Parts: sequence; C-alpha cells; structure tokens
Amino acid sequence: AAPGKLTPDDSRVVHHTLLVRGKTYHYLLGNPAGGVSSTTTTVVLVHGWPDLAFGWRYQVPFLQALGMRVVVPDMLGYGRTDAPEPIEPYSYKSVVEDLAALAAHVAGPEQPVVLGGHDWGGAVVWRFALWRPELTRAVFSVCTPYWQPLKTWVPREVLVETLLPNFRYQLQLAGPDVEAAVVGPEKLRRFLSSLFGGRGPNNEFGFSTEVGVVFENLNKIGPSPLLSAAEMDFYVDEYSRHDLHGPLNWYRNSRVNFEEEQELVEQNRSRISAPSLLIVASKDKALPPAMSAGMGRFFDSLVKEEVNTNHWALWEAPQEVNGHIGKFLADVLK
Ligand SMILES: O=C(NCCCc1ccccc1)N[C@H]1CC[C@H](OCc2c(F)cccc2F)CC1
Repeated sequence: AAPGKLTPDDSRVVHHTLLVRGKTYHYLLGNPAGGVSSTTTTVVLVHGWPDLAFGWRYQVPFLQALGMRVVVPDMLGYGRTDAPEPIEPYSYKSVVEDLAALAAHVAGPEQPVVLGGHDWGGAVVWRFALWRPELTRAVFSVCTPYWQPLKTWVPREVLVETLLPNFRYQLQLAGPDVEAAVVGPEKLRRFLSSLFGGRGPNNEFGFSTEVGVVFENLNKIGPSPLLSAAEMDFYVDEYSRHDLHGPLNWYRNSRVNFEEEQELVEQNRSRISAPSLLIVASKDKALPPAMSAGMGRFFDSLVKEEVNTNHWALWEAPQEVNGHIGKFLADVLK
C-alpha cells in the first residue's frame, strides 16, 4: 500500500531553517527510505498560492520510498519562511537563486537536483530550468504550463482582456483589497476554504477566477472537502503568523519578471534541455490544459500527462499524480 500522507508534526521529515541570500527559509527535509548515499537523488518541491510546504504531504513519503531525498521549503512569504515587505525578492529570478542556494546547501555545491512545482511553484521550476540548466537534473510541473520569456511587455490587464480571461482574479490579488480585508484567523479560514473548494449553503463561491475573492460570500463558506479539520487548522495557524502581504507579493512582479527576463531574451535562452514532465488538471479554471498547447516546441524532452481534477491535483488525485511522477523519474534516472 502507498505510504500515508504527512501529518503536520510528522517524524518522517525534519524541520530546518537556513539563511538564504538574507532571508530565513524554513524547509522540510525528508531522507530516503534506505538512507543517503553518494548517488542519492535530491528532489526540491516548490508549492504555489495559497499553499505551504505541507501542500506536498501526499508526495513526500512516496518520493522517500523511491529512495529520494526530498527538500520542501515554505516559499518566500509563507509559513515559517520570512515575508519581506518589498516585491522584488519574490521575482522568479530571485526565488530561483534562493532555491539554488538551498539545493547547494542540502545536495552539495554544483549538484544537479530534480525540481518539482505546483501552481506558482510550477512557474518557478520552469524558470529554474531556464536560469540554472546546469543544476537541473529533471523538472516537473503540476498544473502550470511553460511560457517563453517575452520581449514585448503586456500589462496583466491587457493579457486578461485579450488572451487569458481566466487570469482576471490576479488583478484583484495584486491590489490592496484582499490584503486589507483578509486579516485574522477566522477570515483566513474562510479565505483558505474558499480557495480549497469550500462552498456556501447554497453552493456560493468564496473565490472565482473571474472575480477573485467574493467578499460578500466569505462568512458563508463551509469546510473544504479536500482537507481534514486538523489539516485546515494547521494552514490557518501557519497563515496567521503574517498577513497576506507576502503571499500576494507574488502577484505584483509581472513588470519586474519581464525586465529581469530580458537577459534571457537577449541570450536567446527560451529552450529547456532537462527532461521535463507536465501534468495538467482537466478542470483547473486558473490553469486549464489548453494553456499548454504548443509548449513542447521549447523542450528537448517533454512528457505531458493529464489528471481529471480541479486546481488541487496534488490532493485530489495523489495516487495518479505520484504514479506519473514515479514513472517519469524512473525513466530519467535509469
Ligand atoms: O494564480 C495562481 N494560482 C492561484 C489559483 C487559485 C485557484 C484555486 C482554486 C481554483 C482556481 C484557482 N497561479 C499562477 C501561477 C503562475 C501563472 O503565471 C505564469 C503564466 C503566465 F504568466 C503566462 C502564461 C502561463 C503561465 F503559467 C499565473 C497563475
């Protein structure tokens, strides 16, 4: 039988903190079932919004059982990792450098690692493969397609109006309203439950990709069917440490990311050479599978899989997601 998912205080992982380029990162370290050897593969798992390292609870024991060493940070702004006030530390390029430093600390300098990402973490791991190809053993993304660095600036509101209406919620999240309104454990619980599939008594939504947070519905939203009460309590406790400024800063870097990536455009670096896996989620309204059409043209080796889930594929279909990851890694590492 598959090893059970992590609990919030699980003895199978060790909690570490590390000062990384001026910020304190908290991360989970899960050693492989048979112990670490000189040939142990290290996998770095990168969560999205609004999540935590704990978002990989169904995948960590599975990867340990495959003999992998698993490194799972709370990403910048989340959980027990620092939440700097400025937006720049949350850019793709800066976060990639943080992850490269974390990987070197665990796996040793210049050691290539496997990168796995979900949601924003998927966007980050594609950028890691672009910025640091020499450190990228293999890369997989759950839900998030790859898109090449662009040489023309498109404001997010124009992108939403012309191409990606499913990104409209990001306009709200980048603004001041959600940060100002969602404060304190009870509001955070309703907010998180809304994002994790919780509904009101008449099936009201607390969040939609067309609007973002539906403030007038928040206090009607019941428990999410995707988490136990103990798991939700853990998320609420972890999110209650800070306000949402850190997590929302991830939505405020479109222009910073664009400018930093002109270096990649000028060097014609838009292809990914590392063996790659994309797992799309059929019913993900933020990142529909259609967004990945044609992305294979930028890859030397891309495998695409699909699971029939909403956005939280890691929790909705863990056996299938783990099966795709396991088969991919077996092919890559053989
Ligand atoms: O906002 C995100 N996740 C929150 C989902 C909330 C939700 C929960 C439950 C149900 C539905 C929605 N993820 C980001 C991840 C990075 C993405 O930006 C990268 C990017 C581009 F900029 C252009 C082209 C493709 C591409 F992936 C933008 C969505």
